[in-house]
Amino acid sequence: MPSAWTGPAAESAVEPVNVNSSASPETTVRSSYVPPHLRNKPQGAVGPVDNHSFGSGGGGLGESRENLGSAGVGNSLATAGGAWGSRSATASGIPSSGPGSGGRFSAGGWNKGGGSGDVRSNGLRSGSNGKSSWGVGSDPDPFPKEEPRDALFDQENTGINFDAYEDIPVETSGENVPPAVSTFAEIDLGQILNENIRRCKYLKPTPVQRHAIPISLAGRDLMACAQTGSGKTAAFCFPIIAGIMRNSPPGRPRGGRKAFPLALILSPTRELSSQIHDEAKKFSFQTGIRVVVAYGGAPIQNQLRDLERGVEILVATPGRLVDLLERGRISLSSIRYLALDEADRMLDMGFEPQIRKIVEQMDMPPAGRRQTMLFSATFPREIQRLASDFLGNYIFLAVGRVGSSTDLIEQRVEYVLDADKRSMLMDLLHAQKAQGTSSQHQLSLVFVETKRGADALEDWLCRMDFPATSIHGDRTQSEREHALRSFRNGVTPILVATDVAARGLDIPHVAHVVNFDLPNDIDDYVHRIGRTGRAGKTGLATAFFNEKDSSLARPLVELMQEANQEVPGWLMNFASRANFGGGRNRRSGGASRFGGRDFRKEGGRGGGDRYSSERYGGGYGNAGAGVSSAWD
Ligand SMILES: Nc1ncnc2c1ncn2[C@@H]1O[C@H](COP(=O)(O)OP(=O)(O)OP(=O)(O)O)[C@@H](O)[C@H]1O
Repeated sequence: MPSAWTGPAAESAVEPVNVNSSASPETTVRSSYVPPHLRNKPQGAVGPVDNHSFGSGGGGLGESRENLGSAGVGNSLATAGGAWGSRSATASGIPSSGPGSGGRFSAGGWNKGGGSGDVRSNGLRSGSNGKSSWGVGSDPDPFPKEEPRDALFDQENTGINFDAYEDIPVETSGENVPPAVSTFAEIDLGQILNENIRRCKYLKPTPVQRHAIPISLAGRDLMACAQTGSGKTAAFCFPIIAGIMRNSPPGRPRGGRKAFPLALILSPTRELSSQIHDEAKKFSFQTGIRVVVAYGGAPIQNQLRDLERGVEILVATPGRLVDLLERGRISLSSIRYLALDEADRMLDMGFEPQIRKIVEQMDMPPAGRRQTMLFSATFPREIQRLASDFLGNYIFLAVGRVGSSTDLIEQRVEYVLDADKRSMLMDLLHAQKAQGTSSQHQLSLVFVETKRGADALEDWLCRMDFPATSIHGDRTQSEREHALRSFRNGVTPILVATDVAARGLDIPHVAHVVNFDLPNDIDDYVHRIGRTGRAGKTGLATAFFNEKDSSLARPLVELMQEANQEVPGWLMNFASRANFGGGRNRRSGGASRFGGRDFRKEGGRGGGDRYSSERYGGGYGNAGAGVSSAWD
């Protein structure tokens, strides 16, 4: 049975194919073949020359760019067989809509992937005497079944290279900063939460957790900037859960038509809200705390019923939350904890009005009478300034270098003309496949700029027998969920995505992120590559760069240098030629190298610059110009 890797696509590794373009016929002898993406290299280009043998494919991605939208995600933990093993391809396994399908490959034959996100309704021993005042024991078990729990969490959390985090620079600023901790045992999180942390196989806190948890437990407001994949979700969930457990108010309204959550966690996409919901349910298992999620694209009646059963922690996207507030089904008057994940995205130009409405114009207690926590991997200075409106006397925490997961992600940049991008991608996917083993699925996430571009590339990959699917903002929620599930469990180990998948998604085994089209904004690049190299694991990110990306050259070079990456000479040339007079990618630090430092400390150029020799930060100047809301 032909496999994707031994069928036509693989054959092209020996005999170049001419796909959708006018690939020249001289590409028949492997040893003398000059791959198309190298033929037009600019003078001075010194990128590595591979002995590729693919014909070129048409680019054809000229549509309007897609802004960050929303997407529903099934977040079941999945097990999968060999994603790169033999398979039987079918182009009709999954129903499609629009020009590209929601997934072209059926599970049959490709691998034995299958989500295992079912919940158990019993079977865990309780966290003993840490019983909450409103009762425990009825929560469904959020930990996946099938495998013994320890084995499953070993699978996800072994191999975490915590040593990689040991010498990550960390800086805090603000008054009376509570000291960091080294172990979970040093923090008074309560017995049940500690037991759930053990169940999650979190052996010790990540750097952001070491600092952020004691700060939040001390009741302080916090603006935290820490690398992608470094455990920020737990960093804000643990103090919220511990705080509610400690101070649960007796007689809190429950069971009526109006819900009175104690904590609100806002995130920009459905998929991220869904993921945070799943995580928060694990952390609060058997605490008696109810975690409810509300986002658009899902039936509101179900969410209303869920809210009526009571809610302590509400995870929501802003659009659906405003809807629920306007229907009078939620009151924010009891909110004691407000967390904004991907806070810079939440407060950028397109989305800030909704956040202001929720935080300032409804019945939420003001700053000072609630605790506010803002988290992101990137924090441009102007967004910090905006965000300070929502905070009391807060602490600023910066962990790690600018935005990325430091050296854990190997970043490569290739000079590739648009017309050659497909053949280059094919090379990379074959290389990826060659490195994988049949027992281990290696996922590749390919970012493109437009929805039509995503459709077109998925379509082409499928025609070339690559097991690909795609996700973007024009897909229905069920299509998105299906695509992500299929990617997560390795049935279609290649996902073509727009920026809907750029932030927050925590998908194990994403080995390679390809920026087929580079984003306009270096912050978006940081978040995109952060889908690999998570939780101390290593990853690879490859970007296709050409003249159209010139404005990104300089911040990209700076980012790569700060992460100890090898920067190609031709990219340095682009960077030195780039007009950098205040365009979109001007770093918010201005003359300073570090845009993510506490803007309160910046008293002018060079003045009192205690950060000047530090390496971390986490943001470049861009407030999301041109972003329009695609929220739920
Ligand atoms: N202390 C810990 N020990 C082991 N694994 C952890 C720990 N904390 C978090 N993780 C795991 O690390 C992964 C990344 O965590 P998380 O998704 O919270 O990262 P993040 O910082 O929010 O990333 P992003 O910026 O991309 O949203 C998750 O799979 C999570 O379960």
